[in-house]
Amino acid sequence: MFLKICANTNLEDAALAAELGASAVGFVFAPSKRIVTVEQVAAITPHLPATVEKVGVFTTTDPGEIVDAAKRAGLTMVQLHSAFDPQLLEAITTRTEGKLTLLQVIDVAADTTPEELRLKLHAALTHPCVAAALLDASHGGASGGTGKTFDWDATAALVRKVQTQTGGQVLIAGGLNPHNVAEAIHTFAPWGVDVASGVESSPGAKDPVKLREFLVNARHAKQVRSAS
Ligand SMILES: O=C(O)c1ccccc1NCC(=O)[C@H](O)[C@H](O)COP(=O)(O)O
Repeated sequence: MFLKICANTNLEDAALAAELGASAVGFVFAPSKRIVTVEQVAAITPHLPATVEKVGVFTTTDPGEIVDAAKRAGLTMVQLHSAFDPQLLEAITTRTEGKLTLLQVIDVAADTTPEELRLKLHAALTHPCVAAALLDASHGGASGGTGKTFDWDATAALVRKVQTQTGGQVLIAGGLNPHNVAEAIHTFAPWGVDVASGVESSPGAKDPVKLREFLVNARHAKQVRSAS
């Protein structure tokens, strides 16, 4: 199970997430209560284990800006919160010679139809530049760090089906916390999960107790699922 702890703003939080077994730590370069600068992240990433992915979250669609920030900040992955755009994906891949792993976000809103979601998910998961698709909740036009879930009941069967059909990797995000992460894993059987606000004490500050509980519960859920 790929466990991503997003929206870190300082070394202490990112290092604790890594120590507690996170697969990836994220940094938000998009407009947010948790926004960080390239310089801040460049001072954090050298102190993190090489085995932990360092993910930059972007809403910009300028490939030059993304690649430059990734190089300077020491990122290993980029999470694109902009709409699926093969040209953008290919431009980043070409400029980094495929060395930067790309996660494509797919927003799920109340008015997203099953067919819309199926098409978007299928397109992302079958694009050669996309390592994984991240399903996140969108509410009132806002997405990312909302702390809200999307409609799991309406989407779970479809998401499981497209994962199986494509063999692609899906991350579930949006409103996860220590209490519902196991249910999310049972519901979607995803490749990974991602959380920001559900393990915070205040925006931009992680709560060590919630963080530990989230990671323990996610790992336990995986064990139960594999054994069944
Ligand atoms: O976290 C933010 O503030 C944010 C703002 C704008 C774009 C993306 C953002 N976060 C990206 C993430 O990967 C979050 O982990 C994901 O959206 C889930 O957030 P949450 O619902 O708070 O767990």
